[in-house]
Amino acid sequence: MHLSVANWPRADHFTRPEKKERRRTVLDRLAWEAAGVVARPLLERMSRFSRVVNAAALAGESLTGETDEALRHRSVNLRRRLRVDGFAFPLVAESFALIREAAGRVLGMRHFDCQLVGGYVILSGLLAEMETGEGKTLVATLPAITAALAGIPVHVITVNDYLTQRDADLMGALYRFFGITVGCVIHDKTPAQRRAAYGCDVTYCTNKEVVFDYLRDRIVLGHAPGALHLHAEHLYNRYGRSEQLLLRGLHYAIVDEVDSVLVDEARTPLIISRSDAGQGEEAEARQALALAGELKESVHYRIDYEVDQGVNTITVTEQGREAVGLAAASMGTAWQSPIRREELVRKALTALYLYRLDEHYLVQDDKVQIIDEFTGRVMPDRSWEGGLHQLIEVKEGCPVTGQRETVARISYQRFFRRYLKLGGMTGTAREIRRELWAIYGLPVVRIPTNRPLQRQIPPDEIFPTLAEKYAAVVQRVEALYRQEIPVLLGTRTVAVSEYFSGLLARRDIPHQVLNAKQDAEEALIVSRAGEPGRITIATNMAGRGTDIKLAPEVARRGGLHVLMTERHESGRVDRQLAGRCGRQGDPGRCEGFVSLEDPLFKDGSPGLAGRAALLLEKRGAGLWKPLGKKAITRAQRKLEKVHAGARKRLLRYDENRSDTLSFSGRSE
Ligand SMILES: Nc1ncnc2c1ncn2[C@@H]1O[C@H](COP(=O)(O)OP(=O)(O)OP(=O)(O)O)[C@@H](O)[C@H]1O
Repeated sequence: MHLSVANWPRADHFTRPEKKERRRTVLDRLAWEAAGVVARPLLERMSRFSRVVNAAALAGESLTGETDEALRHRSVNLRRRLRVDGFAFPLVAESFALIREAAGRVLGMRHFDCQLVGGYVILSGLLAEMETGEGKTLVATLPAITAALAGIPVHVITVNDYLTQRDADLMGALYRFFGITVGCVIHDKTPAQRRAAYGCDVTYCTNKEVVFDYLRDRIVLGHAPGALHLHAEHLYNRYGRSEQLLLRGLHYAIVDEVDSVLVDEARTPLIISRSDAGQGEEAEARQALALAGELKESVHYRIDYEVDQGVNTITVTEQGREAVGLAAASMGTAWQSPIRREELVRKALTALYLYRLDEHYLVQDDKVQIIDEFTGRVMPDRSWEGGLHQLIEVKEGCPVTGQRETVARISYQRFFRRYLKLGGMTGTAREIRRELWAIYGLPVVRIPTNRPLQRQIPPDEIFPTLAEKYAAVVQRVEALYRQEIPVLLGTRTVAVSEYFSGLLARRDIPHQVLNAKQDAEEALIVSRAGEPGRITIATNMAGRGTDIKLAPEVARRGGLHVLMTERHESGRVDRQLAGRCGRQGDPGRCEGFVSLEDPLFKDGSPGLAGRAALLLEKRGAGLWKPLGKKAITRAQRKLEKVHAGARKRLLRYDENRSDTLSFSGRSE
């Protein structure tokens, strides 16, 4: 059945509408991808959407002289017509004109023409690629308000709590102008607050929270999620399961930073687990770590870069197996099975050498807290599976928590495909267009900028060693500080951000640090980062979405300078960081610093790093300039391919697993 606004399902806790999943065969997938070759360019044509500009301008002509009350009255009338006629073009143009007029009055910002086009793309169920800083927060209000007026519940989804709360606060007044209720779901909300927020017309939430809430609902529902069953329960028992459910179905999602949510983060499934107490694993973990600490790399174990999976893995060698076997003879029963003891030692080696403090996790209040590699933020209450978390707790001398057993899991791919309507936006989608089409059926429309871009990006500076690179970065910060130009110094890990902080402190350069350990003052730090001479060191936390407002005199000095101290695994992430400067046509500059000892070259292209080092040695750094960009692009492409493969495998696994579970009578 084609889903139009007129036959849109009711939003309630009994039926919780969502798109039914259809299992795709290999042939289906191939046919879909082939269709995309022809269909995508047609669907992505700008002219289909740019007509909204003139239509909205025409519809808006008479609005400027009207009172607020008259505008509201118009919206009530529009509400009725949208519910009958759906998103017919004249109604959409009228709605956008109204929203633009109200935004000018309430927020002091009228949507630019290009923002109207972006809004129409998203409302049409496509992705809008708009340059960083083009005002996507404001763009989202166009489809969100139009859909909410039509009676469709909307989830505006973004990547972290800070942006979610910020966007809900900034845009709240505009929604309220039209009598639209707005909720916000972030980590510290209680179940009752979440249920209330999802009950609003528009809900701002993070990708993780909404997926976990969905899984929590699945757990509450257990084996009998039917609407009739829930209605009966509700009639006989006022506190039945429907009263505990959080979501009212998956209706319309507007996903911000869509490449991060739908693609990058889709490499890891979301899992809810419960403590599986009473397994004397602590003693086992201690023994495994002690034993692993005695083993020697290259003799007893190897660390290999697993090209297929894009991760480092540990392999215990024959000699390693013998050594472990000998030591195990005098240990408990768990150590007597050769397979089990090898697995224990392999995990212990992984905990010791592949998971690093202040890069993958930090220790806070005697607890191991995982750092989200995409957002640079701590993920409270999350843990690694299969005993790894307990091993790291022992390694760091923290109290050991119980192992956990999976209760519910889902991948982002399968979750987002369940929305009845999906749209989104980002500054960086072009490289992953094919994947977005293949997995989600979403075409990407590139929207031109409002004003010409003034961001300067000179070629990277290249250094043979990390030490030389760090010295050059500090020198550059000092020079910019003397000229009173604000600097955003981007680092990949907490450890490196702290290292730079130490180097700057030694030179008496005042600075502020924004990382997973120091996130309490995030809004304050960001609000000051555009002041003259302000130096801000930040991890990925400030890599996406962060909007640094420039002091007036800063624009005259060339705007904010971003210093990228390391290239990321994906060129998109680099572009996002560069996009913190030169926003809305402002001046700005992003300078990259690369060393041949950077992890990108180790993981992405070790051979390349070796060859480049040789060239540098022989001919000097001059030769790097023409070759360097190519080398980085190649290494990043290689890693992107590896990650795309990992996502594909996860999706297949998830789909197959779901088939098996449905057979055994469970839905997830
Ligand atoms: N129509 C407008 N009029 C005036 N200012 C605007 C308008 N739209 C956006 N802005 C301003 O532009 C800046 C950037 O907006 P925003 O942070 O929403 O951009 P973005 O596209 O989401 O950026 P990113 O890609 O980094 O997430 C903000 O300071 C915002 O106030």
